[in-house]
Amino acid sequence: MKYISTRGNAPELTFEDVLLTGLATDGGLYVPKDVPQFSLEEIESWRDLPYTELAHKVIYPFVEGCVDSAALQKMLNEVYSGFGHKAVAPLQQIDHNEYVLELFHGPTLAFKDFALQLLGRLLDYVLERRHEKVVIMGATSGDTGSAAIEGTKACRNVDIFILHPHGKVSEVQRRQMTTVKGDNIFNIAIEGNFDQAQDMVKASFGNQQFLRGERKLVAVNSINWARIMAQIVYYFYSALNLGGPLRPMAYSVPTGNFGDIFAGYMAKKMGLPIEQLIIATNSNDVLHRLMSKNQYEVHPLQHTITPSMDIAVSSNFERLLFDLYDRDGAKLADLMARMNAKKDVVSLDEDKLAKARALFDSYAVNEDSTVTTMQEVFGETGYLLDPHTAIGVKAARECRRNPRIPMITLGTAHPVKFEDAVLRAGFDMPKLPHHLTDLMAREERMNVLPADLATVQSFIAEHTFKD
Ligand SMILES: Cc1ncc(COP(=O)(O)O)c(C=O)c1O
Ligand SMILES: N[C@@H](CCOP(=O)(O)O)C(=O)O
Repeated sequence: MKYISTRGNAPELTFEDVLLTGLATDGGLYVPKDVPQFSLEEIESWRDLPYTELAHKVIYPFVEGCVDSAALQKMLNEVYSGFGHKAVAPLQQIDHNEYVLELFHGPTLAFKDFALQLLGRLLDYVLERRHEKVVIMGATSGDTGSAAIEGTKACRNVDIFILHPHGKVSEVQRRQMTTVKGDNIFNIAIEGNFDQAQDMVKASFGNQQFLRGERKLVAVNSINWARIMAQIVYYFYSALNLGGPLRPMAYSVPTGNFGDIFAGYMAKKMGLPIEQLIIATNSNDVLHRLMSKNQYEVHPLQHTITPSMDIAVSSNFERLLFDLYDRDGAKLADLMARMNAKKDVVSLDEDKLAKARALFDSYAVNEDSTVTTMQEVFGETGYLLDPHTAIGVKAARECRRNPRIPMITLGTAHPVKFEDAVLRAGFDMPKLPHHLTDLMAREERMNVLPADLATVQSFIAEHTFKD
């Protein structure tokens, strides 16, 4: 499998090099040159596979040639046997033909564990073989950070630096990052917002001089293809559990960086019948405004009760645009330059917008409506949604086209991580799971830094080259 950049002007890479990269040298994102295709018969033959074996079927074509088949299966077995539910990604029914796919049974209680637990093992596998050490730099609005730290804390050849917006993640989220012990783990609380953190990460991939040519910079955000690859699996798993691929499914996906829903789009491209994909956003609704009005305009970031989705610029949307623009890298580079300039309102060509609308619906949910949905679903079923998932459920109910098709909302996190929303909706806080019961008493470690690239880069260099 070869990978190409969305901006058409960077070398083709193997999976191994893509894993060890963030952005392509032309500023684009890597995508597979050819998308693996599965027939309905082949997908149907996977119906009774446990999650780990299904994951191997879906993931192996992306890593073939770089990761040995048996080694991949071993990693997958290790990763998903550590999850707190034997089904790994169980479905919870909340109405007739309406489900929540629970993606929060991993160690950090959010969907990020599905990919980041695997990414840590893949890094170990590749770095041991290459005798290399790397520096991970990631930005988080709350969930990626702890999942990345948990996934890589045991990696011998990795120093990890996670930037989160100071005071703008929940207490549980912060503590899940700052209480993990390890000389190779660094939490940076930046005095700014998620987008500033993400911009600093992207700028650092563009110019890595601060690492003196001695270390590679590796991404743990969904700009790293390995993240998307592992997230595709649960679309297949949930569909197979509800009678797919013999009947189509619909998905509603709480969306920020467009990684999780892009994984759904990939599953569809790979052959899984998906009738509807709904982009569900909070009030940081740049994608909904683009889809509904054809106006791409980045508004100032709003701080909401769904902090993980407080993202103004949605990184992975570029991967979709690449396909919409017929994989024409030069055209995309021009479009991205206009979008990233954030000066004028940018519109897509009408035919491209039509393609996007044929693939996706979209809906934006404000805080009051998020809270009301949590209350409604609890009233109907006794099931407490996390607020991000509630956004997905609300969007699913508003946008659903065909009630005969199962509607699956991705349950992206556990409500215990989001006290503000749970209390505002009038519920008692659920208990932290066993492995986190003493979280609030654990000692925290983090450094508060200004949102200034040079300061952050010198902090990273200083702690990377400490001996
Ligand atoms: C709980 C939760 N829900 C939804 C999202 C949005 O996912 P994505 O950024 O892949 O669109 C995130 C963060 O990414 C998250 O942490
Ligand atoms: N919501 C994320 C933000 C980063 O998104 P990613 O999927 O690109 O890592 C978070 O919780 O950190």
